[in-house]
Amino acid sequence: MRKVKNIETYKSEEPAVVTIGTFDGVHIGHQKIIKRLINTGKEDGLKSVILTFFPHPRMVLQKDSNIKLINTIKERHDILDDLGLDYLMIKKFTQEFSRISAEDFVKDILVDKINAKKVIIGYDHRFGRNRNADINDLKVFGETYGFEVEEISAQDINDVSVSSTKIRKALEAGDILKANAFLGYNFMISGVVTKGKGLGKQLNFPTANLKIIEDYKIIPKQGSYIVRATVQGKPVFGMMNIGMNPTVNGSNQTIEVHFFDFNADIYDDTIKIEFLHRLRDEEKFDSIEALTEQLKKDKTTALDYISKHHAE
Ligand SMILES: Cc1cc2nc3c(=O)[nH]c(=O)nc-3n(C[C@H](O)[C@H](O)[C@H](O)COP(=O)(O)O)c2cc1C
Ligand SMILES: Nc1ncnc2c1ncn2[C@@H]1O[C@H](COP(=O)(O)OP(=O)(O)O)[C@@H](O)[C@H]1O
Repeated sequence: MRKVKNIETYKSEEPAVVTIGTFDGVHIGHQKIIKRLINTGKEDGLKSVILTFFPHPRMVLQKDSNIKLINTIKERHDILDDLGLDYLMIKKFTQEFSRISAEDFVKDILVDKINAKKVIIGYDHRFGRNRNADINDLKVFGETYGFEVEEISAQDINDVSVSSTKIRKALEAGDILKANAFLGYNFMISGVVTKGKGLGKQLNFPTANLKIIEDYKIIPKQGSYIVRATVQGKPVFGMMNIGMNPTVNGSNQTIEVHFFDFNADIYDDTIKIEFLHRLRDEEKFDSIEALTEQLKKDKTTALDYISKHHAE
């Protein structure tokens, strides 16, 4: 898959089939549309293209909305790449861009830059300044500028009763199983391993502290989770805690993972953690010993779950 970050200076010679959207999560509903896009491309000899906007329009137009996204732009890129898309075009979303008319958007971007011959779009898609154009307007523009419009019907969309909002709510409630079922893959977070207080090793539970760079990334509900990752090229399972570490009177939220059967210094590594299951809420224990006892129990619960659900 090719990524085009600077659409301003881009011009495609190859005819394309395009869909437009944020696709946050790239969930099973999105995947259905993307597969249709890719198949149409193959059948009609067109490059499959997703035109997406970044930052998210709501980050730009309602600066205080504090929107959290299921995927970082990098994660979204990797998932789309795996699906077999030809091009991911990222249009920088700005105040200025939000004011361009629907027709200028169609002509300048869809036609002149992307060379669209077909546009696949949801029946309720709206676009252009104040979102004032709809699919019927797009069909009229198609006649003028020489592209076809294929509509994704309400039924097609409602058949998959999944939405990015439902997934965000499930994550905020700690319901990983529901989020993963809607996503069609395991929810993940990526970050850099940083130094903590060095207490983990003393407890015999070293924990890699994860720092997440993207402030817009959604973090699931605080608590403990069973996780999986690839660390230094090796698949590993582990248990993660997201919380305030009340037992040691912590003052900031930390995200920490203890990996099973693993022993290496991974400071400064970037790791991607997949969530498999929620273990429990975070608790304040009376002593470090009581916390360690609980961690031992968590490990037993996690290993039992892993052997039942993820046996090799
Ligand atoms: C699976 C898991 C569950 C945890 N649960 C709790 C908890 O319920 N309460 C708590 O205060 N700390 C909990 N911790 C966090 C420990 O307090 C933390 O790992 C310890 O303070 C080490 O911190 P350090 O990495 O800064 O040395 C948990 C850690 C892990 C890996
Ligand atoms: N099984 C393991 N799981 C997680 N980290 C480990 C493991 N074994 C070694 N480490 C290393 O130890 C560090 C965590 O040790 P810890 O004493 O908790 O220190 P810190 O407080 O700096 O996180 C990790 O960042 C990693 O580099």
